[in-house]
Amino acid sequence: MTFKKEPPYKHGTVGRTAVVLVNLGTPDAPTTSAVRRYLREFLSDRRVVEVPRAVWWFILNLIILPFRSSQSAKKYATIWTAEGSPLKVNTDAQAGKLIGALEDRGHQDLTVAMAMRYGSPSLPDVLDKLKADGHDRILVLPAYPQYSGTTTGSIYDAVFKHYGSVRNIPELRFVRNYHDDEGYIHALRDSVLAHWDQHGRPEKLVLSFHGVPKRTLMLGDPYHCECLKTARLLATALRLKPEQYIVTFQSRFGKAEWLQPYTAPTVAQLARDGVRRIDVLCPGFTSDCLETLEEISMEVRHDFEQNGGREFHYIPCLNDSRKWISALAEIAEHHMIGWPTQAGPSEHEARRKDAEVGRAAALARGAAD
Ligand SMILES: C=CC1=C(C)c2cc3[nH]c(cc4nc(cc5[nH]c(cc1n2)c(C)c5CCC(=O)O)C(CCC(=O)O)=C4C)c(C)c3C=C
Ligand SMILES: [Fe+2]
Ligand SMILES: [Fe+2]
Repeated sequence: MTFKKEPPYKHGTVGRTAVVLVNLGTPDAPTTSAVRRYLREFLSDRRVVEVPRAVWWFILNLIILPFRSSQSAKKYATIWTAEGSPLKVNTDAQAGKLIGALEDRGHQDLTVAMAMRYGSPSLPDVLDKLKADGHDRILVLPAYPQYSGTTTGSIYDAVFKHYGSVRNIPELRFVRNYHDDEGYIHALRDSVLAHWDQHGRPEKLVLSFHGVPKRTLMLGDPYHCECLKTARLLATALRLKPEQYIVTFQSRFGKAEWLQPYTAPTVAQLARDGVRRIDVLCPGFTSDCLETLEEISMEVRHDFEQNGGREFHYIPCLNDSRKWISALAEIAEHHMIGWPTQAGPSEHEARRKDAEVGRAAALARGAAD
């Protein structure tokens, strides 16, 4: 095992703190080749697809990549913006505002970076850069409120793997989930209420979460339970009766059973049952992306209208809304307790030197005893 080269350790080096906001990742362009590259990396992750590797290699390379890459590229093209993929644009904006919110809370000596689990900017590149810039405390903050082995677990894997080849590893902390965080729930509530103030209320609010294979629930993944808890807390915050909302799961991939009920057929059935207006919110996605802007706001909207539904409202994700950024700052702050993020570097140095003098004096006293 060889470790990456790093400069010799210098006495008195003052470490810095960084928060890394990590999202799933997205292709670099809405083209078949870029989507293929992205899907290859994403779908080769054994956290995402739990099929024996040799079997999966054939399915991925002979069936999925040749067909899905071009289909997905067409979908990405419908949501692409002048600045790039919405997922990256939104996550970037969140990171940019998070640093401001943390500074406002007194954390002046802090860096906030954004990274992607798949694609760019890659997590290893961002972690390398933070190390090169002198950060020795890293808080990993996944962009997923609900823990799933397929998402949060995979980010943990990538961080552990990265530091497996580093000699001088920073102090690491990880946010695991915030599905029941008060700030997160209130940010969701306020976003729904703002929509209703402007557009009136629906007959039913559909809370659509990204799905996962059902067997992961049976095998101990808490994701399903955390989604249901988020939904329950949000419904309570909105004072909704059980018949006024429904929880569904979207984006099923492959033939196996995923968490049910599935979003698209449920929405079609609601329309056939005579529900005239639904609003759809995707609380598990903190940034708008392909799965919300195309799958929900285009495909599922179409399904609802084709089946007789009259009014379909898509309520956008939290993105970089003020309330959400301030909740995110609070979540980060909570996980950095005890880390020196408030003083300027010169004060750090003074504190560290004081501590060193104190330790030396204590050692000298010990030697004299
Ligand atoms: C293959 C299985 C998949 C699992 C399991 C899965 C879980 C999962 N995904 C998200 C969040 C996002 N997924 C996104 C896109 C996406 N997801 C899958 C497959 C699985 N996801 C694929 C193949 C794709 C790519 C698009 C496509 O070809 O359909 C995205 C959007 C990315 C973007 O670029 O906009 C997000 C976000 C969660 C939260 C989750 C489990 C909890
Ligand atoms: Fe996904
Ligand atoms: Fe999808």
